[in-house]
Amino acid sequence: MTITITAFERSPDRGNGLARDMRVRWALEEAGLPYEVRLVSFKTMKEPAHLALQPFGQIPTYEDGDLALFESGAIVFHIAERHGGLLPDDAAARARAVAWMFAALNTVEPPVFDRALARILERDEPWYEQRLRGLEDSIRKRLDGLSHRLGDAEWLDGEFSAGDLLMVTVLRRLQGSDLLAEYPNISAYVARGEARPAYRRAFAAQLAVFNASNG
Ligand SMILES: N[C@@H](CCC(=O)N[C@@H](CSCc1ccc([N+](=O)[O-])cc1)C(=O)NCC(=O)O)C(=O)O
Repeated sequence: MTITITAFERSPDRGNGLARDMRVRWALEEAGLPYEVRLVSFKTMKEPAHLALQPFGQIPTYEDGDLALFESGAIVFHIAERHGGLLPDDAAARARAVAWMFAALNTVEPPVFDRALARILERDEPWYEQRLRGLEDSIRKRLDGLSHRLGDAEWLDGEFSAGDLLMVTVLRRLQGSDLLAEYPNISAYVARGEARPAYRRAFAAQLAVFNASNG
């Protein structure tokens, strides 16, 4: 059966690979799995057929035969459980890699995403500067812990895993801010993720969609 995912028809991230289909594309490429992409408009995402796949009217979704999944972290985990290259075989190492998946989405991403949203939606509020400082302090607390744990290691816990994949996609949202530059080892870690051939294939594929929509 063909795997089909959904992605933005016209990505607001302008081909920068920040929309969450990118992490699913990357996981599929790491696993060497071919996939189709159904491009959806914002309007289509709120219609019954898409809501049946994604109750919050968002992308990405994942379909493979009778299975329909939503939630990018769960989709990455589903791919990683069934195919090599994303989770270790050793049970303890696998459990730690899954912990890093949760850490990426539950501990690091919330303040990072809140900052991104604030910069888009709250810039004109009188309290914006103070809120931004607070969000960036929260992010620094997370990056302090991550930087200390990562040290000079190549990946978070031995071999590259789905935990690194999710963490790198979360940290990329800080690119362009000074925050990542304050942590040279984290900046180098993100660059290592972006240098992976699977990442580059996934990035090129989502960029091609943006370029075609902007043609
Ligand atoms: N928790 C869900 C969240 C999915 C989600 O946030 N989807 C967003 C796109 S990725 C989030 C995103 C959006 C835009 C940018 N950007 O840079 O422009 C980056 C990331 C979406 O469909 N939004 C449309 C809607 O909610 O109506 C998951 O991980 O799958």
